[in-house]
Amino acid sequence: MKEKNPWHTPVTIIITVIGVIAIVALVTVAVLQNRPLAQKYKYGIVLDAGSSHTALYIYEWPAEKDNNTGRVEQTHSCKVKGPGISSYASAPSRAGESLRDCMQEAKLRVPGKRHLETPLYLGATAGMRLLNIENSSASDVVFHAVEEALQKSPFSFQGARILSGQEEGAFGWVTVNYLDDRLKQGLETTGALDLGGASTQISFVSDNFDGSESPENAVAFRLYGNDYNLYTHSFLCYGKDQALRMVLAQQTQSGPGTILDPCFHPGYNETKNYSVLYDSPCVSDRKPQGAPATFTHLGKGNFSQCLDVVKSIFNFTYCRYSQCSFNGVFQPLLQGPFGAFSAYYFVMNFLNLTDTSIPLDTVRKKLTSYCSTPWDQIKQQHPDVKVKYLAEYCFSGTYILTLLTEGYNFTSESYPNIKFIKKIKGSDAGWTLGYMLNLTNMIPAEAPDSPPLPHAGYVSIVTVIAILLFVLFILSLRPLWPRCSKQPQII
Ligand SMILES: O=P(O)(O)OP(=O)(O)OP(=O)(O)OC[C@H]1O[C@@H](n2cnc3c(O)ncnc32)[C@H](O)[C@@H]1O
Ligand SMILES: [Ca+2]
Repeated sequence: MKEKNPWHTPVTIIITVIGVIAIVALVTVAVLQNRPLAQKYKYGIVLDAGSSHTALYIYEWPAEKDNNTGRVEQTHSCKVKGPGISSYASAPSRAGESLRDCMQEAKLRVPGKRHLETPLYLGATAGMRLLNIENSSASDVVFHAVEEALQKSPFSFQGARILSGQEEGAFGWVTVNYLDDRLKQGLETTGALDLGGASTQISFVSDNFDGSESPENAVAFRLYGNDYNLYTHSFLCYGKDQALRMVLAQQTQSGPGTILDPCFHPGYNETKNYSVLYDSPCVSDRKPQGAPATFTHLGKGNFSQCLDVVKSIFNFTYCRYSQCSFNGVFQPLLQGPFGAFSAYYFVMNFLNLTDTSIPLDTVRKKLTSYCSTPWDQIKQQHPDVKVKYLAEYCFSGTYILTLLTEGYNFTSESYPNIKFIKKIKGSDAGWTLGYMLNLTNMIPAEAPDSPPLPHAGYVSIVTVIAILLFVLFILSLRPLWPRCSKQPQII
């Protein structure tokens, strides 16, 4: 007679089937319950109301990971047509209207069902700081007009305000280091150099700076469990447009009818208005008395003379601290890598000078040759570049070099630590992202707890444990197993 296999008894078959079903059910529940959900995003909008123009930035991050770092990205940017809002002091309603097209774009880019919960911020920088100094009621009226326009948007408008220079510098630093993932990982940070139209900022962490020597330059942060003592300073009037005004003011002190400017190309010839040139608190107190209405601005194209006149807008003679950058402003020893953005990038990129391994002497030689190139030839070579920018690159390049080396004390050794950048991982370098991260509390002071296991690890462990339990269960039923059918034979 054929012997019956003990595993083929009804009891063991039922146990096995139930066991397999239980394992499959357990693993399925584990997988489904912990499956990464289809991504839903949240949005935030920041309007950067700069001195030269306004730009709108849309940021997006996974909805369920608000404060879990490194995930906020810029999805869209829109450049507002026309000048910065501070230029609308005499026609404020147009400041509000100017934002319409970009706000319309934002409505299309942010999913409709998220509109109501999407925060919208407007931050103004040095253009409005200057207007506020010059005529505070005019700046109030401009703010009122833009607020009125933004309140009509479907987004959750959180207000319009002027950022302090300190905030502008510090948030630029946060942006750069957040995008580089340096904060979360507690890595050495990157300094931030921002050159705007009306002000310029320098921000970095230096070991020999604790804020005690110059508290007004100190910003303390605790981010992801790390403490940072940031040094930051904003130089009002040292953005490239206001610096150019100061350089022109330097050359028109006596109210001449013509100036021969070494920072403009030979053959450059424009008639400019004295009252327009001096219409800024950066130069208004120097307006020459009895000057004619206009002056003829002629180019001479001489880099070394341009350096001299640019240097003359900096004061290097007094310093009541252990060390200074310029104008008596404290600055600790430069430390670490630096990211230089906005006009630093626009200008150095145009001049093919973003490679900082090029020795400073070569940079000077290139500028010497560029500045001396006739204006006609420059225009011919760059028919697509805005003439205003084109006319000013010689000045701007000279100014940047002077600001970095004479102003901030970068040397041949430390100059290669600077990287001229526009974007980091698809997001623009600038203060806006840092500003939004701060206002939405998206960077926690302490390091967030991360799940102990990744999803795949979790599923594998649940599966293995389930199988082990099943085997253990089967083994525990051993006493019930049918006896071996092979009986000892009795002879
Ligand atoms: O920070 P503030 O001082 O308020 O000014 P802003 O925010 O308007 O300043 P930007 O960084 O946008 O621009 C800095 C300067 O660079 C100029 N600029 C913008 N695009 C440029 C380009 O392609 N080439 C040269 N200059 C450019 C612009 O007109 C400003 O004078
Ligand atoms: Ca700016």
